[in-house]
Amino acid sequence: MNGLFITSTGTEIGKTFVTACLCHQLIEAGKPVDAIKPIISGINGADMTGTDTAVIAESLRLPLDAATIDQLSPFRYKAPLAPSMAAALEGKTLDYDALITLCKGRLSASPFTLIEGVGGSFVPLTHNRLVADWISDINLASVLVAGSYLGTISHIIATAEAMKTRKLPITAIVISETAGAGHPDLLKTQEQIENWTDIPVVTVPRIKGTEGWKQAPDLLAACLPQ
Ligand SMILES: Nc1ncnc2c1ncn2[C@@H]1O[C@H](COP(=O)(O)OP(=O)(O)OP(=O)(O)O)[C@@H](O)[C@H]1O
Ligand SMILES: C[C@H](N)[C@H](N)CCCCCC(=O)O
Ligand SMILES: [Mg+2]
Repeated sequence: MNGLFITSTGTEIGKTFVTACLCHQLIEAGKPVDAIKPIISGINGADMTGTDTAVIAESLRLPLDAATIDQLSPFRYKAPLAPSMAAALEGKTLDYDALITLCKGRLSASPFTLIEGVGGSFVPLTHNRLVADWISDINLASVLVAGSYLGTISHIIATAEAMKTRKLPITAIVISETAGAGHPDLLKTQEQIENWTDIPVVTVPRIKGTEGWKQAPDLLAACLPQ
């Protein structure tokens, strides 16, 4: 396995957080890692501060300059929508073949590459391609990131079953604690998922601060099975 696809049950769930955790932990362990977030929507103007691209660049210890931005996130759209919709608002269609060529090139150029998706596993990229097609066409195993909010159990099982139907392997499910009080217990949610799937499950508590991804528990053992 020379890489992993970081997908999720929805948007604003923790994919970038987990991608940054994995980059940080691999670098700290002295292992090579590259990472990209090829498609990003909700980008207004040239200032990429605070975006997924910025977080991933920082976790890779790269400067957030024009070259890094183009390398990490070449497909950028203004509207904070599914890529199919955001591109259409700009009179464009995402070039799916170029996306696949880019990902295969990055995977063959590095010993280990993380690719963050966009939204959840079944978000439309074009009128006839979903994130799930993208994962299949680059032949990567996935890490499935989920939240701990009320409702997540059904979202996780539904996504895992739909990915299984498409023969998309998942190495681990990472439940990243959702912000806010009143959510179900993280570890009890983990137990439910372990009961209903045969996929390893790890949890990440909500970590305060702007660089919480540096303090997360070890994810390498679960996400990168030897
Ligand atoms: N365990 C956690 N501890 C602290 N903050 C977290 C944790 N998980 C996620 N976050 C924060 O929650 C917010 C949403 O997470 P993130 O940006 O990783 O979601 P995403 O799935 O990548 O969203 P998108 O679909 O937009 O790419 C971010 O501010 C992120 O730093
Ligand atoms: C703007 C957001 N953070 C993501 N970049 C795009 C999420 C698209 C989700 C579409 C959907 O599932 O309805
Ligand atoms: Mg993200």
